[in-house]
Amino acid sequence: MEEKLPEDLANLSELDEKSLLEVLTGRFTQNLIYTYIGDILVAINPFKYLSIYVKEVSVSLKSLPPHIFAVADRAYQSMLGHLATGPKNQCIVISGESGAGKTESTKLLLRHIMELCKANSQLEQQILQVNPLLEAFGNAQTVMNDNSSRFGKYIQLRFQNSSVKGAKINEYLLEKSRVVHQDEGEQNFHIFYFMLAGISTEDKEIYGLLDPTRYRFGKEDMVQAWRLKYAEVCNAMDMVGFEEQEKVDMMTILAGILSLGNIAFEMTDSDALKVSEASRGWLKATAGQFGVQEEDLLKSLTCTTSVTRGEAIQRLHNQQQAEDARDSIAKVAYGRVFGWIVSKVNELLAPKVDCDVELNEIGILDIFGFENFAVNRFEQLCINLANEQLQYFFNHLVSMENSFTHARFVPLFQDLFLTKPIGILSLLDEQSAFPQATDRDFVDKLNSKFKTAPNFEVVRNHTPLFTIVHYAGKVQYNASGFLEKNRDTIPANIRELFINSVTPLLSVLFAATISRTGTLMPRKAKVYLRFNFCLFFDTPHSLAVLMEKMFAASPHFVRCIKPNRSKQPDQLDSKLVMDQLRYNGLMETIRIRRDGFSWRPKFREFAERFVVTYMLVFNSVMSLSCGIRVCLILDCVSCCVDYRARICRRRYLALLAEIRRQRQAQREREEREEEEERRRRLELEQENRRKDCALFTAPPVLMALANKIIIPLVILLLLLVYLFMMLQATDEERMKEKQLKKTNTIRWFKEMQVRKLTRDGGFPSWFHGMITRRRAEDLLIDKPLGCFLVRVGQSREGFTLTYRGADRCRHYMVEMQSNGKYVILGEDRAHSSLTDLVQYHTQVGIKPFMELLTLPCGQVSVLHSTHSCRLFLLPGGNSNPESHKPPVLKRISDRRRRVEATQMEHKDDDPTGESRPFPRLYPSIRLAMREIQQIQQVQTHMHRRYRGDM
Ligand SMILES: Nc1ncnc2c1ncn2[C@@H]1O[C@H](COP(=O)(O)OP(=O)(O)OP(=O)(O)O)[C@@H](O)[C@H]1O
Repeated sequence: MEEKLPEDLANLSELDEKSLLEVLTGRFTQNLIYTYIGDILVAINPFKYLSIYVKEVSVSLKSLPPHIFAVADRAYQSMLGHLATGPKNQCIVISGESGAGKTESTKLLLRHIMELCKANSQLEQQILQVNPLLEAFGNAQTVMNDNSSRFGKYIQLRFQNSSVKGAKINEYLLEKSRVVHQDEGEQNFHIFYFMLAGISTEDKEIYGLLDPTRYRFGKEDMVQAWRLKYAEVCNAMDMVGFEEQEKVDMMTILAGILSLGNIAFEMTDSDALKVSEASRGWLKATAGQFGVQEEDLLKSLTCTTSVTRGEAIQRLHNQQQAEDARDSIAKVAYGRVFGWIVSKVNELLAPKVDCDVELNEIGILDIFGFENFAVNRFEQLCINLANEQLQYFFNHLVSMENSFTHARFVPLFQDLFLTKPIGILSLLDEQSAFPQATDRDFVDKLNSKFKTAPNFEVVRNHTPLFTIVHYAGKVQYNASGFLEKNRDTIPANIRELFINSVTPLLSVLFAATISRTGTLMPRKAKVYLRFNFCLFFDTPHSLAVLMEKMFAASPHFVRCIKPNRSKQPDQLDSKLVMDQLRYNGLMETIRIRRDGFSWRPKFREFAERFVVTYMLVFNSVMSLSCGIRVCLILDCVSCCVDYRARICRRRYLALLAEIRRQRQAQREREEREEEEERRRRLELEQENRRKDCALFTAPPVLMALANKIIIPLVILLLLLVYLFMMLQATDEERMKEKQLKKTNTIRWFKEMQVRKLTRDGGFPSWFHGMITRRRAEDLLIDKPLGCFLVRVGQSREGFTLTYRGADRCRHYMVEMQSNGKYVILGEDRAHSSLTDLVQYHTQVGIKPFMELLTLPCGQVSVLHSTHSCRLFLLPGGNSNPESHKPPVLKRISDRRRRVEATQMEHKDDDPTGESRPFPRLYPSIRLAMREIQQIQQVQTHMHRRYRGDM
């Protein structure tokens, strides 16, 4: 039999590293990957599938043993005020090194919270779809993790009472440099691979994309899995609400980034710079994909234009500068696409409630883990600083519980990084402001300022190196490129070029400014766009603001631990685990949790919540056992005597929650009694009034007649008349309202749906127009299982899919999203048309019963379509609703208009009549692709001849 190991490390009788490791290892071998330290959850990555996340677990285990769902449950219940405290914002902080399982934990938390607040709305599905979308654009394969998040995120879920009303994502520090450079064993962002693998041959031609192996920015081979991932990303964009045209524009920009990476430069004999012969086609392709003129693009790559005293001065680039310009365009374009996706998601998922409605919040912070590679660059410094700040937050909260430990946690980042004007970040900004300053100068400055600082070590080397002793260990940084990365500026000529692109999204992205958190702000930019280090950490919108938010909320911590470096299941490297426990401050935490208390309310909060409650429910407390009463009284007394000492342990919290529950029950009992009393008094009064009437002195026979027959009769008559009139009025109103809704739905259907649904002037056999629910059920009653029909809703703009189930008919609501996609409510898949939706569910069952559509219930009329269907057809059978126009641009240049006119011509050629959005590419793109392929064919031919194959 398996040994029963403690679930909470704070309960260990022997506390040393050995026993701690023994418990964790023992639990890990029993597949118990979660363990508590008080209310902190330690999660060891199993690197294998475990059946502990199935729906039954999340539903059945209310008070879960250590589990990620238990954290979600606690945060949710606390947010609602169902636990010890009143309703309050919550935040869940997930930390750990790269590959420890933070992103997976975030997904599980989100999933479970959505499960808890199930309101059967599409919003939950949309929120869940945000993750695959962000992962595709913000994650990449690294040596540490095949799906490593290359950005940090803080997801805010907003609730009104128990149901979710919206969500907001804050993204931090996307590692843009990955677009142009990947170290050995690493890859570019997933989306490039997904796109190249998943895009159809026809679309490849449209976007000007070639075989994946042709690109410098994405050098890996494609696999089948990426094709599926691409479909998943497209579906996520549809589900969240992206417009088709926006998707197309975005893909065009990604194609442009890929082509841009292939432009190479060379020096001519006369020492001038030119684009290499082999990559001239790529220059043309890039210009076509970005929707800019080839000459303008070339100019912006090969020289910088600056204006001095009204005079434009051109400075020619050398080869290195031209390559830097190329890479910086790619990085900025990608960074902005990512920022745009996030702001678009935020716009689509913003709560649609009155602004005076107060919303509660659960925030989930998933931020990159501490990193220490062979070469650590600017990005690692940013990441490690963020971790340093998080650790400070954690230490601060933990040390609050034990004043003795407070002094042990030195806020390194505050002293070394943030001090003004001599913190590392200030010095970096100061040096970045000097155009002539070099990375070496920056490191020299650091060496002279911090040579005696305890957390800084000088490195004597010809490369600009320096070492910082972080809470998690020593990290040596290579400062090459620090200044350039910190400047992160776009020269004015490049910005101008892209603002005038024919791709509206590109001009929006380059016209926008970047907020200090890195968020895209769609407004006029200054000449130079800056997003630098100090801005990030210094301003009211920075990570520091995030910290403020977190300090104001009730925190929950999940500490993820990586069991081994080889990402293997069932292997636990004790040293690696111990190191993580140590630098996470977990050893210290266990000690504190054992000795102290885990909940630290403010005195006022405590007094309001419990002391007062205690006084009020003194009577009910008397029914509790003597021991408990003593504990409570001691608590209250100590609370008044020493506020610091009154902080409640969990068992007290449970007890106090029990008292609150009893108090609530008592209040309800009292209210019931009051209500009873009021009713009794009312009855008594009525009785008395009746008696008074009886005392009225009229002739007894007349009185009896009036009392018993005439008056009741008249009252009855009046009542009947009144009722009749009322019924008629409400009936009329209801009829009018119903009719109005019906008319609106018919108009909606005629204007927006007919064209999409009809083929050759007729409707599909399963479509029955606007019939009632009853009629739909009658039609299906004698049909076999799986038979189905689709009807138009009578009171809402949407469809209903009626399905012949095993026991009865089921009605699934089909919603049309604002981007024109069709979704069955609660499903996680969006479809371009109703026909696609039906087709899809002939293969994939509809949740929750996984019902497959097998047989369409045909229309009964001889004319193939029922009366209700014909009602919708436009005269002549030819529906000609106004075609869907591409988004109107604010600043459409003449050039862009010409391009759009050509595209409109294309649309008219489309035999299906569907207005499919087109990328706004120059026709030259085809020429460019041909040119590239020809050059490559020549090269291959020569290569073969050289090898003697021919
Ligand atoms: N609970 C889990 N069950 C099964 N496998 C898991 C679990 N958590 C993590 N993994 C595995 O570990 C891998 C790495 O996890 P994850 O991407 O969540 O790490 P991370 O801490 O977010 O890393 P990074 O900081 O690099 O983004 C996952 O791709 C998955 O294969």
